[in-house]
Amino acid sequence: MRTAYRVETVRTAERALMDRLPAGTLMARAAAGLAAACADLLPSGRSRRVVLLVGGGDNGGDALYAGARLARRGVGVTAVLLAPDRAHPGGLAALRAAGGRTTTPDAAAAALARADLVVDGITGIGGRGGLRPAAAELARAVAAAGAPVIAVDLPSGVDPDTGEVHGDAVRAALTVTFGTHKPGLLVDPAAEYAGRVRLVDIGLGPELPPGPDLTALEPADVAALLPRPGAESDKYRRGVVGIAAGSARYPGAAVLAVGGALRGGAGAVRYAGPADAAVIARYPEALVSTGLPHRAGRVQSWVVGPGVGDDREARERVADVLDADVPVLIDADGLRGLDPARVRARSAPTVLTPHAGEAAALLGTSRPEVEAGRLAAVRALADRFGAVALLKGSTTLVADPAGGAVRANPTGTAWLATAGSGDVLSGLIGALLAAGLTPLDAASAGAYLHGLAGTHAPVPPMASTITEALPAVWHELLGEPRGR
Ligand SMILES: NC(=O)C1=CN([C@@H]2O[C@H](COP(=O)(O)OP(=O)(O)OC[C@H]3O[C@@H](n4cnc5c(N)ncnc54)[C@H](O)[C@@H]3O)[C@@H](O)[C@H]2O)[C@@H](O)CC1
Ligand SMILES: [K+]
Repeated sequence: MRTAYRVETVRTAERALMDRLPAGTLMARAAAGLAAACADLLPSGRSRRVVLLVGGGDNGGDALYAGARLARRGVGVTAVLLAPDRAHPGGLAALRAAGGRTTTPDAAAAALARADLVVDGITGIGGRGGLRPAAAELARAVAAAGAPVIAVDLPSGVDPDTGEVHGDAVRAALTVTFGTHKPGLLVDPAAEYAGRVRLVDIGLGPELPPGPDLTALEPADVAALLPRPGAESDKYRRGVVGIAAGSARYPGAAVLAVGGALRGGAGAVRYAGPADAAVIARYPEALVSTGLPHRAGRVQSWVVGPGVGDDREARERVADVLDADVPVLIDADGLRGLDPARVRARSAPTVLTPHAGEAAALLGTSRPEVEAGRLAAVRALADRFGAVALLKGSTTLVADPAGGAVRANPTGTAWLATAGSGDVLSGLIGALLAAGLTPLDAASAGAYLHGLAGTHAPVPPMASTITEALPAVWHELLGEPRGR
């Protein structure tokens, strides 16, 4: 599991560690890791030029010490000093002693035009708010120059704690971060600016508290969560999912959600609703009925909402499912006008899976506001509804109403934004809920599988090819040969 901590926690841990170590040790460790990453990215052979962008804090200090290491190996290093009088004195002396040069921002464009690599040390965890004008101008000059950028700790201009980006920020190919991930590195829009992220161990681990602010599942975590049928399993033990999706007008949503549930490993899928004929034609495995969901027979979870429409009949179906004493996932049309008090009053857990537009409607805010502040939005949803909230989008986030770390989904591709893709996800999570995973685990493992299937499906993927890609994803994660 990748873990990320907020700035406040990182600072406390760093202070505790620094108290036990000789002065400068942490920065030396950080600079060594940073210089190694730079060396990996630099072309070999010919004369190589690196430009350091150096702010007035320790982030700039890291860049200067790393630059000194590179200069000692024969790399041409030029440091652009944003605040020459505040540049880290030790780092500056080290760079100069190693033969590195310094210059001012007005000469930055010329230096950047010849750079093979740019090291962004303008701001790290000390950066707050949008970049100030001189720094913002430098960020624009870097973008115009086009050389690859390594960000020190964080891309300058992104908010370390929230992943928000206000105005200009540096866009990096790689971010070398120290001690622990910061939430902003795993949450869009900031995550997109960070590029690949490399974590350098500076010995901070033992000082960090057990509860991170954000986590991201890794393949082994997902494999450990996925239900595997045992010798004693029957369809009820593996989990029966109820699907109340689709309508005469939108039968496809029913078919896609049922497919997601079947490929989510459900023991059986019961479909309740008017799209019964379309469902059975595509999936003879499904048990179909046309009455209200509670008449469909025993299930261990319900999925309600995709393609149900918003007429009286649809509202009846949603209300009927909300009465069920099993975990319920609510998506799409089911989220329309959803009453927080009704969800809070449920006897079993609820999972909500809105995209940014639906989340905005549920929170009474705007879609751009949700997209700019995804972490705050997903926490607010979980809080308001007393439900696990999964906010779909460029970074899918899952928050638990009990608090704790928000999970950021590391898999997926922009191609997943295709009609019906969310219906597949809802069925998939429904199956994991029926198998007995906690709502947080079901939602985050489901998002992981769905994202991976989206990258496995032939380009351009369609919702049904995402479903078809799921078996290969299960095999990959479980590491078991097909058919075992
Ligand atoms: N504290 C430690 O133990 C360690 C810190 N390290 C480095 O130190 C960094 C934190 O250093 P600092 O606390 O000095 O903070 P930073 O260097 O991240 O930021 C402070 C500097 O940025 C400027 N600044 C802040 N907001 C700005 C804005 N919006 N626009 C333009 N400039 C802005 C400030 O005026 C100041 O000069 C970490 O990110 C990491 O790179 C590493 O050396 C590892 C060890
Ligand atoms: K930086």
